[in-house]
Amino acid sequence: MESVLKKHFGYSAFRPYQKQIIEHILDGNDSLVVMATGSGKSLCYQVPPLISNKTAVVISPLISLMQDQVMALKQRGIRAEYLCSAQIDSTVQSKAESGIFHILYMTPEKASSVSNSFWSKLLNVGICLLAVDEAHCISEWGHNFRVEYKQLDKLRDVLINVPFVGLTATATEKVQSDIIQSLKLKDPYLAVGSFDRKNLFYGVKTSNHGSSSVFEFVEEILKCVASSGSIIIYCTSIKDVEQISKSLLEAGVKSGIYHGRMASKAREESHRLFIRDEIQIMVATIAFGMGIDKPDVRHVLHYGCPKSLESYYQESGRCGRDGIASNCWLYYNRSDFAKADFYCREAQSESQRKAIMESFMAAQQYCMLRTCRRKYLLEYFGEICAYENCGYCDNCTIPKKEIDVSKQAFLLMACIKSCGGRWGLNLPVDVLRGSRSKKIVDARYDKLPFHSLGKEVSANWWKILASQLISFGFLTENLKYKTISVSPEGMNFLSSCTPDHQPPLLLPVGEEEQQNAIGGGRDFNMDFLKSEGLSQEELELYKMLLGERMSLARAAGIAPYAICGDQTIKKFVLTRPSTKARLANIDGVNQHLLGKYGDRILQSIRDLSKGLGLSLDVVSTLQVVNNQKICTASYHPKELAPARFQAWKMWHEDGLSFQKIANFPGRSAPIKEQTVVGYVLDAAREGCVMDWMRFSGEIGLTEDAFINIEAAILKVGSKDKLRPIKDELPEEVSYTHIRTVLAMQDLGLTRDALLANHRPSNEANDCSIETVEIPKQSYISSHVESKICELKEPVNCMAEHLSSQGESKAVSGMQDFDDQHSLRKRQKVDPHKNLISVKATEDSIIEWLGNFENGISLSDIVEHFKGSTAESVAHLLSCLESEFVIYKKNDHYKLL
Ligand SMILES: Nc1ncnc2c1ncn2[C@@H]1O[C@H](COP(=O)(O)OP(=O)(O)OP(=O)(O)O)[C@@H](O)[C@H]1O
Repeated sequence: MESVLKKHFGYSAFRPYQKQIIEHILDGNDSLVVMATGSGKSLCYQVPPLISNKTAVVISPLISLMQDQVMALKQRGIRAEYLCSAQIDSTVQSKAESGIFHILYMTPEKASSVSNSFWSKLLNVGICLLAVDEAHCISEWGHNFRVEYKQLDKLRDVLINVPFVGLTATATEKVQSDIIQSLKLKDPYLAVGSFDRKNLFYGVKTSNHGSSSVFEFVEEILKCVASSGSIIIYCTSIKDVEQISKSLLEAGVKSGIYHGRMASKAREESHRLFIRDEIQIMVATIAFGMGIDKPDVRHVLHYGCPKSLESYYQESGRCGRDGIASNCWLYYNRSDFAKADFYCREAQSESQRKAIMESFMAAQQYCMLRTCRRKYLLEYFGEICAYENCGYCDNCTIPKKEIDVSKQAFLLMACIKSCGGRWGLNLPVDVLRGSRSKKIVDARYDKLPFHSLGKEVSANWWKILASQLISFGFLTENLKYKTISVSPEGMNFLSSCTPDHQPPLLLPVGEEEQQNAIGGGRDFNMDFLKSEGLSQEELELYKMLLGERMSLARAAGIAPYAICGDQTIKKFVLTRPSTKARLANIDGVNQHLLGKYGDRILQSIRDLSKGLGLSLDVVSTLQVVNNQKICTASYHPKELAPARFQAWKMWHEDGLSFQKIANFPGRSAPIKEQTVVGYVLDAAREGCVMDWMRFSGEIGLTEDAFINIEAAILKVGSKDKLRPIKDELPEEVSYTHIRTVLAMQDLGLTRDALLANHRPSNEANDCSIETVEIPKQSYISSHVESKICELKEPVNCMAEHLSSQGESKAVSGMQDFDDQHSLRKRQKVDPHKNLISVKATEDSIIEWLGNFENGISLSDIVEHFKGSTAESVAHLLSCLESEFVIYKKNDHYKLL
C-alpha cells in the first residue's frame, strides 16, 4: 500500500484513517467515510484499484469535478476516465467495460441509467469498489439533496459483493444513518474524522449590501489579490455575482464568473481558467460548490449569509486544501436572514422544510456569534470541543473594542418603540438621522423627540449597533415581515433610562476594527513560509519555481497543481535537490512527475539557486508533520494544554532555558525541569516549530546517543514501553533522550534534524554520484552490538555465504524456512559480522532489501555490502531510487 502511495501519489505516509479504510475496502467491506474537506478521502478509493488491479467506479455529482480528477489522476500515471453526458469520446464506455481503467467516474444519472450488460461485463473483469462521493446528497436531511442520488440503491442489487463506500465531509449523525440506509450499506466500517480544518482562519463581517457595500467588499477583495493564491467569492444571487465581477473589472482586476444560468460552455471555460491559474478570482454562486479540487485556494469570501451551515463548511472548505494557512471570511447583512422562505421553496416535504430551516438558522447564528467560531462549527457537527478559544478566528483573535453605547442604544430603542415596531430598521434610522421623507412626514415621525438626534453618525453605524442589540437580545427581528421591535430585555433597559441618564451599556461597536479585517493585505502563503523560517532568497526561489510550474502546466495544457502542490514546491526550495534520487525522495513527487518533468525541475532548481546564491542539496530542519497543522507563536494548537503551550513559547520565542522556565518567578511554585522538557516535546508533537539542534544541545543528546537509541528501538521492536529500550542503552542515556528520539521519529524526522539548520553537502557534485554520509565504524555502540550479536543463528551465515556467491535464488529458498522474525534478527546482526565481502549490484541490493518489510538504513546496507565501497553502494541506491524501484522513508530504504 505504501509503495503504491509513493509511486503514484508521491506521499510516503497515509493520513489518519486512510489505511484502515483502504484495508476494509480490500477486505470487501462496505464503509462510510465522514471526514473533513481536504482530509484525503479521495485517496481511499483511488488506492484500492491500483492494488487489486480491478476498476473502481466512483459516483460524483459534478462533471467539472470528474474532469479535474481525471486530469490529476492521469498526471499520476493512473488510467482514469469519466462517463457522462459530457463525454465526447464514444469509445470510453466499451473501453471501460473491458476493465482497462483503474478509476471510472460516473454521474449518478449515468450510473443508474447504464445497461445491466455494462455492469455484468465490468463485473466479469473485476470491480474493486463502488464509491459514492458527496454521499450526503442522498439524504433528504443533507443540505444538498439530489433526487438522482436516490436511484443509486438499485446498483446494490446489480453489484452484489462489490464493496460500497459512501464519502462525505458534512454529515450529522442523522444524515449518516440516512446514507447507510439509502445506499443499503451492510454493516459498514464507519470512519468519522475530525471536522476541524486547523489551517483555516474564520471571520465574519457585517455589511449593508447597498452599492457602497459592494464597493467596500471589492476593496477587501483587492487586498486579497495582493497576496498569492486563488480566491473564490461566493454570492447568494446571480445579480451579486455579476455586480461584483463588474466592480472588480472597473477596479482593474479580471475575474471569472460561474453560475447556473450561464451556458455550460462558458461555465466550463471559466472553471478551466481558474484551475489553470489563468485567473486568480472566481466569483460564483454555490453552483461552483462541491468538489472544487484546487488545493491552493487561499481565500474563500462569502458575500451574503449562506443557506446552511453545512454548505458554509463545504464551501469554505475549498480553501487551503494543501494545508497552508488560508482565510475564510463571511460578509453578511441582516436582510440575508429574510431568505428563509426562498430557501424553503426547494422543500418537497415538511421534514425537508424543517431541515432547511434548521440549517439556515444555524448559519444565521454563526454570523452573529460572539464566541469562538471554530468551536461553534465543530459542535454543530457533533464534535466535542474542550476549549473556548481556538486562537484562530476573528472572535478569538481580533480584539473587539467595547464602547459605552448606552446613549445611542437608548435613542435607537426608544425610536423603534415609538415607531410602533411596524417597520424595518431603515425607517427608525432615517428618523434618527433627521430624514423628512414622505413616509416619515406622513406618519408624523418628524415630530418625535428623537428626530435628528443621531445625524452625526452614519446610517451604517446605526445598523451595526442594531445588529449588536439584536445579538445581545435587546431587539427582536421578524424575518418574515422584516420588522424590528424592542424585546422584553430591551424594554427593561428602556425603563431604567431617562433622556438624561442611561445605565452603562458596553458593546463591541467599532467600525474601524471591522475595517481591514478581510485579507488585510497579507500574503498568507508567503507569511506561512516566512513563519517556517524561509530566507528572503528562498522565498524568491519559491516564487520563481511557481512560475516554472506555470510554464510547464501551460505547455501541457493542465492545471499547475496537477504537476505538484505548493507544499511540494516548498520542499524543493528547502532541499534544493541536485539529483533525481534526491528529488524522488521528496514528499509529493511521484514516479510520473519524476519521469516527465524531473530533468526540467532539477535544471530550474540548479539555475535559479545559482542565481540566488543558494547551495544545493541541503538538509532541512523543517518539521514535516501532519500537513493540516501550522503552529506558530500566534496560533495555539487546541489539543495542547495552555501550560504546555506557554512553556514552548517561553523556550522557543523568548529563548529561556528549561531551568529558567521551571523556576519562572511568575509560577506559584517551581516545577521540575524534566516536566518543562516534556511540555516542550508535547508542543513539538502538536506541530509547534522546534529548533531540534538547540533542544538536543540543552538536554545533552549527542549524535552517537541518538544512533544508539535508534538501534535499541529497532532491537526492542516496540515503542510502547521505554524501560526495555533504556535497558539496551548505556547508563548515561536518559529517558528524556529516548523520549526525544521517539518524538522525532513520530514526526518523521531523522537524525539530520539535529545537525545544522541547512547543511550544504559536497558542493562539487557530479550529478551522477549522490553525496552520502559514510557511516561511522561505531554506528551501533558495542553495548547494543554485543546484545544484538547474541541473536545470531548459524543458518544465516550459510545464507549470507550463498548470497555472496550470487546464488540469491537458493538463498530465498532457504529463507523460506526462516520465519520473518528470525530473518530480521539475522539481517540486523550480519552487517557487523560479515566474514565474506558481499558485493553490491542493483540485483543483489533489490534481493536483499526484499527481506526488510520495514526498510533498512543506509549504514546497515553499507555494512552488509562490505565488498563494495560506500560510495558505490550509495550510487547504486541513488540509481534505484531514481528509477522508483526503491524509496526512502524515515531514512530507511524500502522496495517499492
Ligand atoms: N497521505 C497523504 N499525504 C499527503 N497528502 C495527501 C495524502 N492524502 C491526500 N493528500 C492530499 O490532500 C489533498 C486533499 O485530498 P482530497 O482531495 O482527497 O480531499 P477530500 O477529503 O476528498 O476533500 P473534499 O471533501 O473537499 O473533496 C489533495 O491535494 C491530496 O493529494
